[in-house]
Amino acid sequence: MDDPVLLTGAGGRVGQAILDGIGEEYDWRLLDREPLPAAKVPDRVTDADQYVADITDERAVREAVRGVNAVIHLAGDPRKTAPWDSVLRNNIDGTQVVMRAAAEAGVEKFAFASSNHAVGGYETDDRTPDLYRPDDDYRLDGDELPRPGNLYGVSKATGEFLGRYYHDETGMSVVCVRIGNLTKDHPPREYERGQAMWLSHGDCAHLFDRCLRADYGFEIVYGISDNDRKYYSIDRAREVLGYDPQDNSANYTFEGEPIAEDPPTDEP
Ligand SMILES: NC(=O)C1=CN([C@@H]2O[C@H](COP(=O)(O)OP(=O)(O)OC[C@H]3O[C@@H](n4cnc5c(N)ncnc54)[C@H](O)[C@@H]3O)[C@@H](O)[C@H]2O)C=CC1
Ligand SMILES: O=C1O[C@H](COP(=O)(O)O)[C@@H](O)[C@H](O)[C@H]1O
Repeated sequence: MDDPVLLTGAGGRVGQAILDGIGEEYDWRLLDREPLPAAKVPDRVTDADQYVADITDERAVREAVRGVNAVIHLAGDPRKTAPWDSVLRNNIDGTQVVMRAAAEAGVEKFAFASSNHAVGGYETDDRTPDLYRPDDDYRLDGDELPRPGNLYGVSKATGEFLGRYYHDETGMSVVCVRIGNLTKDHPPREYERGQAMWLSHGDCAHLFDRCLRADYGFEIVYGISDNDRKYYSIDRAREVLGYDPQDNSANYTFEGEPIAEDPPTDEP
């Protein structure tokens, strides 16, 4: 891709997983309200391509999206316990500012970091903990209505609705990725829910790469690795985006240690 890609929330966990994986493949503009230390910035990104700004600052955001072909929007409050004033400002108002600026600037593709918590309410007492286990066949596929389990989830569902609105109003391609649980090197330790929705760093970078390269209109997909334990379908991400995850929490013990492959033997 020749035109720049704007990455908001670049200094955070998801932003760094993306830059670790595909940091050399795009001309990035990085936006975060915190200045990024050099170690978090890919070599080719100049100071001029780094924006220290709050996403609720309309002028700064308009400047950052000018001339950009695609946006990956991650900036926000990621806490499931975040209070209303924070999600209202950072996740709802901030997302509206970034999406509107992108649509008005003629951005072609917009990937929005939604969350498993937009549908946390489906994890009812009668479904859990079976839901988190490999032999349970209950699946959410992205066609279901949001069912948030907390105010953070409400803010993510609202971001999805904003995406729907701006796609319908302006034709901007919008994909909402309901990210599961991103951890580096191994799945969340001793946590069934987390292992069912694990997203490895490599699969995260690949998934957002596909969001930048694929053709779509408006989509909601689940962002998890190809875990044996899962209650989110990744079929839509495979079909529409060409997502081809390589990791699976079943290749690790419950404690998060890799399960050694059987050594090759000489026996026939
Ligand atoms: N880490 C995970 O497993 C998951 C993350 N997500 C979503 O992905 C996104 C990124 O999450 P993480 O990287 O884990 O969070 P993080 O807290 O590590 O990173 C967020 C980044 O955004 C910046 N930021 C926050 N509010 C901002 C604002 N108003 N203006 C400008 N910059 C702002 C922060 O300085 C930080 O660098 C969030 O929207 C989160 O809700 C969704 C599901 C799971
Ligand atoms: O949206 C998010 O979800 C993940 C997983 O949720 P959890 O309740 O199982 O921890 C969370 O780790 C992340 O911080 C959050 O942004």
